[in-house]
Amino acid sequence: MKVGVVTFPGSLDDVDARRAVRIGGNEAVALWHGDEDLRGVDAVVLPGGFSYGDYLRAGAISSFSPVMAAVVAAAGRGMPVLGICNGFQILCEAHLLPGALIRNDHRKFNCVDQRLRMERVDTPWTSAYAEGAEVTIVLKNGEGGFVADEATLDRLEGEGLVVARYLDGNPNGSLRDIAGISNEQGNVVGLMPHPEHAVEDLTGPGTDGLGFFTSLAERAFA
Ligand SMILES: NC(=O)CC[C@H](N)C(=O)O
Repeated sequence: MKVGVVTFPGSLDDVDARRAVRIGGNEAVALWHGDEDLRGVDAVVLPGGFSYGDYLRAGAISSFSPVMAAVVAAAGRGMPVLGICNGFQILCEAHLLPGALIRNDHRKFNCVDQRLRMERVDTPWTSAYAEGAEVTIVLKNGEGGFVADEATLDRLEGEGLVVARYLDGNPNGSLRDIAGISNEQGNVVGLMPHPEHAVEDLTGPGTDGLGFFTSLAERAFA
């Protein structure tokens, strides 16, 4: 698949995300926050970082970028969109996903190799995982606490929209240990940990993140 990775001012992990897209068997296309169209890509990754310096709220300003109008429209037509960390924050601010990411409950920036359980595996980003698979993926954020009202949390659980959940301790105060969620259709996924940093043995911690990128490629050749 042709996968666009958007660079916003302050993006940090766009180069790693493009590399992971390629290692996963896809073609990576660099998109810029000012782009008004998606240059014919089949899927989009919103990478991690500190877009617009996290001013106002993390992801809030980026959600008004020209490229996000195109991403919102394409997501509505079913295009796969993955938001990683700051990208997840942008997806929530753009209302492609419900809830919000707030400052970690312990108020510190956190960088750990995080255990997760994969729960929704029928999305274009997670189909390479077995349901219930336990994986280790890097987590690094200051505003990673997922919050939503009780009704929204119950809906996410009831409709099976929780994509991944924290195991072995909750690193940021996310309600119900939620690490990632999807929309109903499953094409839009937001994840606080960084699968693009877990795709090569050289850098560790293993290659458990690779499935997010091979899932797409397998779909392309299915
Ligand atoms: N790694 C990241 O993408 C950081 C996300 C975000 N800006 C935070 O600190 O919470």
